[in-house]
Amino acid sequence: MNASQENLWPAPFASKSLDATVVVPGSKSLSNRYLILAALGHRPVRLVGLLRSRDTELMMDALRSLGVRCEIDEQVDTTVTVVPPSDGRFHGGTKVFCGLAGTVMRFVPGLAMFADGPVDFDGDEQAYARPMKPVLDGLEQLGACIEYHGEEGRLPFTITPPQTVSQCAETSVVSIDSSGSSQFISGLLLIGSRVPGGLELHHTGEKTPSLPHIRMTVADLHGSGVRANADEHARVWTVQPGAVQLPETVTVEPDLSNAAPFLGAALIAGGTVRVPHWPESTTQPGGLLPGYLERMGAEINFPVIDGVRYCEVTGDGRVSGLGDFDLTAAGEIAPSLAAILVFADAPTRMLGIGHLRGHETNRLEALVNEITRVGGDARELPDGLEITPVPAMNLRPAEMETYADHRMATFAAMLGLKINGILIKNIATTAKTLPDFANMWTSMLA
Ligand SMILES: O=C(O)C1=C[C@@H](OP(=O)(O)O)[C@@H](O)[C@H](O)C1
Ligand SMILES: C=C(OP(=O)(O)O)C(=O)O
Repeated sequence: MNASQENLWPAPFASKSLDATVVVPGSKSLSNRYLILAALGHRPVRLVGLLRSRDTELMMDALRSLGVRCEIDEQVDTTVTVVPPSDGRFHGGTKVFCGLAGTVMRFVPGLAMFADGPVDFDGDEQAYARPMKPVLDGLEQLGACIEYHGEEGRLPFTITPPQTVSQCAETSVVSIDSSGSSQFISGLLLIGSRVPGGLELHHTGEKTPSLPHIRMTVADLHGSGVRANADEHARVWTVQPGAVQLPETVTVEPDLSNAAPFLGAALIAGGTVRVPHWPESTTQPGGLLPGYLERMGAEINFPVIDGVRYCEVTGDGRVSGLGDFDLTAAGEIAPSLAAILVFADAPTRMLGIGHLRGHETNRLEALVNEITRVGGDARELPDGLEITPVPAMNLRPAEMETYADHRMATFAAMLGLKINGILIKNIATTAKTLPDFANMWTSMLA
């Protein structure tokens, strides 16, 4: 059998330094938040530049089954108009399929609180391993009834909403441990203003991963006219009761985390890669990426050409190891940074990312497996990953596993820039957030 019959994608090798501009589609995190917030409103909202990928299709299908219309523009398929149910009540007696999407499995259950009957939730079998309990405990504290059909605290489950969501004017106080994922907090905050009396959410855990993603949720609530407040030090978030309404048209920023493999390629292969429409300020954790790449030795510029702001990353093929490197804020980009650090001049311990064991796959274990597979040196730490560079001559090509994880696939492609002959299993798994990845990657190298 040849490579294509075995569903193996030959990762292109970088035989010369790069000079490329890569247009990255809309942010997954912003797209799926805007879809939820638009569904909670009372007037239609037009979303421009929406990501069209497996995770956003799953979100739109979930909303449709709850009675929300998501109308795709016939000319531009990244423009989508969301029309909430006319009486604001979601349809119950329905099923939601979450695939492997954290934003669907942790954000849509909140909507089921306001459905007119029970809602069944299921997902990919691999999603059964992802933690769900804190967000569902939170909904239970608000009066929902959760019935687990498999293991307690995991998919699949049914949410039966309270007959009437408590009408008392007192604020509902909810306590959960969100150290396993920031999405538990975000999922509850998104519906907080629909809770009569509002929501006071306490996070009881010691650590708060992906704080920028929680700040993104709060900022998007503000952008929907909701009064929300964060006391991050005390780990308490409050949302005032009131209407949710995004503006008539909302434009989605490019996905800065999905820019990471491309911009990181400039460090690995040398040369320059630019991503246009880089926002001046952003709530995306990917906004931290240029600073991280600079610490690894890249030159970073933000030129404005014909009114468009670019992030431009230039590398000379050398990568600085970072020693102890706290990545609590942006664990999502750990696989991309790990690929760069395999080629560094000194070890790096990426810390604060123990919760990556509950991502699409156990990413810490997967990264150790795949770095070891090509002859590199990595080991799991209780709260992260240590990567120790090895001489380039020790690195060898291999058939890389991707674990149905889009970021493990792009990680393997990054290694392939400098390890000639890497074959990647199931590159199509990048469809979770970047369906055109293989073409984009090949064009970057052309
Ligand atoms: O809220 C979001 O949009 C996300 C939050 C983060 O989740 P964790 O806090 O579980 O890492 C991130 O990794 C994920 O890709 C998207
Ligand atoms: C962790 C991720 O996704 P999810 O939204 O499914 O949690 C990710 O995209 O890196």
